[in-house]
Amino acid sequence: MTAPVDDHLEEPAGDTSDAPAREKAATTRTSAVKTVAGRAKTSTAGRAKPASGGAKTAAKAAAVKAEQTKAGAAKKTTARAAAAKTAAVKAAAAHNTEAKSSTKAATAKKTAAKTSAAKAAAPKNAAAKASAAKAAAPKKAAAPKNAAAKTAAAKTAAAKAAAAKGAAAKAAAAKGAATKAAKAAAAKAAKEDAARVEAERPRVEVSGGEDERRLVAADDAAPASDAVTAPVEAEPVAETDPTVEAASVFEQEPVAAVEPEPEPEPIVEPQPLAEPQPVVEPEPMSEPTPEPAAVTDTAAAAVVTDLQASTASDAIVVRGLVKEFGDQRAVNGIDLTVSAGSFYGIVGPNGAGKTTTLSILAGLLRADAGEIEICGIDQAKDPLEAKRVMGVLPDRLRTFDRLTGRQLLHYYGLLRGLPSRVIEKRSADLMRAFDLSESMGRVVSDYSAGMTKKIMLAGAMIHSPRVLVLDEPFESVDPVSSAVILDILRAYVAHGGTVILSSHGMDLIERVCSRVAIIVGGDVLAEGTVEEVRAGQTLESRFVELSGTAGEVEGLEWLHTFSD
Ligand SMILES: Nc1ncnc2c1ncn2[C@@H]1O[C@H](COP(=O)(O)OP(=O)(O)OP(=O)(O)O)[C@@H](O)[C@H]1O
Repeated sequence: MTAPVDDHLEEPAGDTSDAPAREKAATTRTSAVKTVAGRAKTSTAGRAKPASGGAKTAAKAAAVKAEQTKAGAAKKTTARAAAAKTAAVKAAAAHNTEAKSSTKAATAKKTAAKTSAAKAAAPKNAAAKASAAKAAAPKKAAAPKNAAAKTAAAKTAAAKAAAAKGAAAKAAAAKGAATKAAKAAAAKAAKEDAARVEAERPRVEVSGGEDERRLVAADDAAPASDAVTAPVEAEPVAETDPTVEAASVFEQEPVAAVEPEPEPEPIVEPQPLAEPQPVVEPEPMSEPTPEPAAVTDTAAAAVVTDLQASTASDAIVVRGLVKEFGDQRAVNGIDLTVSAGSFYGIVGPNGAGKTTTLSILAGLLRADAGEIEICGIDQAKDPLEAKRVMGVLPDRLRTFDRLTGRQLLHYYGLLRGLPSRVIEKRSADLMRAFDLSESMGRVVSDYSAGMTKKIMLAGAMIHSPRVLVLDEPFESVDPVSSAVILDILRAYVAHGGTVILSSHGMDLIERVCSRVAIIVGGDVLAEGTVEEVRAGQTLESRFVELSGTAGEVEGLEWLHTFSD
């Protein structure tokens, strides 16, 4: 999986984690200011719209009165009268009450010259209140359109004109002061919030290199869009469990990136071969959810795609494969042929060249010589296409282990071009099959070796590849999970999939593989059906016979002396 992972990591943007925090804070402050401004506008519009001529002027007058009411305690009496007449004034009064109740009201008073706008903008925690007021105020202000007009129409035109003129001047002055004060307050609050959000931002860093950190930087950037639309709700994020939060963040971000238009379901199934019929995805979302009790069969059926359509008789063909590491010749001209729809096992002592061979097959290592075909695709000529048809479980379990299991699977699915809905469905199936459902929200670095093996195996399967290249898939895996994995692989092979795996478990190889190769010192010493290779012995006996690497047990007498 190394290569495709690296490919993908070129895409995420650089570290923008600071920017969204500031943007969020600024948006929050701006939202507060807008709330107040909007409220003033609503009050005015509520009166002006239904009126014409005198009534319109009267509406303005009423609006101004409302502003005056909000602006100063000296106008309280007038404000009360206006509030009694118009619902818009009620809204303003309600806002005043809220603003006063704020713990930051004192600061607002100093900087905003007692204007309601400044009161709303200055309080550091006014975002939530402003949001609530924003929701409430329009409702209150919208209703009194007619009431305001009627009230105003009852007055004489001259009185209205005079009142409007005077009030307009006051309102303009008040508005200017309010705007200025509000901006200053908002800027200050934004600065403070940016610092606070940055301090509280959950750290979800990935160890292991710059590329991995870039991945997480992209994840961190995800909340930015949320903050723009829902700045108030974004606040509690920093107080939640970073792991859990990271999961949700991750879930949201790729959906937005990959499926900008959620309606059409662009199932981008890998179509590795031109000639065979395409992989048929059996309506993943409509599949019945398997019961946990019947996990083995149903889960296997759920994650295995019917590959009978494959027409390639040989899924893997290797000719004259050579790989040297300095003076060490790890692979010495190996030939292998693996039929489609078969289980092929590679066994050999430590250092025999199994991992090197499988790594070259998977496209993770470049051979010094030799030819490889995967499902008829020349790996040298079309390496990406060859990789596309494979799922790989590499030997060393290096992965993005700071992601949760759910995130990791989602990431694997995205790398393979799967739509988010399909990924979610398959992830759930795989996690259930591998008994990892309870651990989906935990970071992979906290997994045991066996759990890590299983999550990576799930990742290798998620795109229902034609070929699975598995390096020691059962190592560290408990017997129950091994049995489940075996069932899944058997069903996969029965439906036309091909598995090539290495293992030190001779019993297992003997039970499940149709063909086996014994590799020693980079050479294939025996190859054929299991019956042919074991030649009347157990596979283990034959292995020991061919490998001839019985360790020297003499000379270790000192171990029995217990020197403490
Ligand atoms: N990156 C490397 N650099 C140098 N030598 C290497 C490298 N990778 C493998 N080798 C050598 O190549 C030989 C084959 O190693 P490989 O990992 O393929 O063996 P293996 O059969 O998978 O062993 P094991 O069963 O222990 O996993 C060994 O001698 C090993 O030391």
